[in-house]
Amino acid sequence: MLMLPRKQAHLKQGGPERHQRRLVYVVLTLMTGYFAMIGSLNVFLFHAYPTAALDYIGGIGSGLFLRYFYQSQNLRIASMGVVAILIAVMLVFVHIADGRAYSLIWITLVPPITFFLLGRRMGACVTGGVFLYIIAFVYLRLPQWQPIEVGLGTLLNIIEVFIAHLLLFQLYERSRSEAFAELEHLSETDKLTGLVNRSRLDVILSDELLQHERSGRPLALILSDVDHFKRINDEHGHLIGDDILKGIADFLFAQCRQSDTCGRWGGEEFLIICPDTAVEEAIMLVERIQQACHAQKFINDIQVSLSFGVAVHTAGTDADQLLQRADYALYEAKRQGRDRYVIAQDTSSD
Ligand SMILES: Nc1nc2c(ncn2[C@@H]2O[C@H](COP(=O)(O)OP(=O)(O)OP(=O)(O)O)[C@@H](O)[C@H]2O)c(=O)[nH]1
Repeated sequence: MLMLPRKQAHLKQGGPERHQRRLVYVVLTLMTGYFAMIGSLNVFLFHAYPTAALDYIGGIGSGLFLRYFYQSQNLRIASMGVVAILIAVMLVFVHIADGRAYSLIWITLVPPITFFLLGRRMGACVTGGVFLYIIAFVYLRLPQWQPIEVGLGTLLNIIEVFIAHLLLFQLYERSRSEAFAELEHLSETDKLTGLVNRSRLDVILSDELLQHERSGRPLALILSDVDHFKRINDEHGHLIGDDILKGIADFLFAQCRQSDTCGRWGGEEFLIICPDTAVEEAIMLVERIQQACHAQKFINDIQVSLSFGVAVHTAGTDADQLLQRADYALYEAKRQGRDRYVIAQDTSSD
């Protein structure tokens, strides 16, 4: 059977900034390690000392920025630092190598990194500037360039740039899917209580009904409303009212089974969807909640009582009809004096 979440797992929040922070850490760490490694290769393998010096400068610059970012947490400055170091090192490399083909391909890393870190507008300006410079450089130098031999160095550079693009793409994809999951989580979660919200409850209920229509197993809905909540707000203030609602949400959530879904239906109303639950089991659950609620004290030792409307799914009943029956039963529980439950009559055969 499909297990659906009763309460949304809390995702780390912080929006795109969290991803950018991670990207700055990753890029700076990679750049520090990468420049150190390539610098050493250039010294010991290729004996290309000016290029090695440039790599070491890039490595030290990246390391210093990494330390600065770790201590200050200033994302904007660190992002600009990453982009500045990257562009400076690449342009100097292009000049040292005098534009040989493999040095130019490093420039392709400028757009993804600047767009990630500086945003669309700034990314476009910086990328545009760098590309204009490179176009002018190539235009002016092209007549003097001789054909080059494709050697080990060229191949290594092409592979390195390719790997860097793959890593960047992966990072971007992960950030994007995490941001999407965060948005999805926010759109399904009630901000005050952390329970699933009404629109998510609607989806879960429809899914569960589909499953139960097929399997023929029972399904119960328990709609609960806090009694005289207005009075609590009036006597203790809206903020305490909010805290009590959070307490009630946690309390109800703790009372439910793993397979149940407990969500905030709206205001001071909560909905519990209980799969594989016949009316007797739903009654047992409601009585247990009621008993526990009588013994429960919320913030400032405030006690509350709850009224319940219980409806059990019968063949041919859709989500709206089931909810309507639970709502009507809840209304009856209120009408009969509150702090009680009423079982909805099965009207499907009427
Ligand atoms: N603090 C707080 N109050 C809320 C929230 N949502 C709804 N309420 C309050 O809940 C109260 C509901 O009042 P009523 O619908 O009159 O119901 P009641 O006072 O609980 O009375 P009965 O339901 O008839 O027992 C209103 O005062 C709303 O302002 C919320 O998110 N926070």
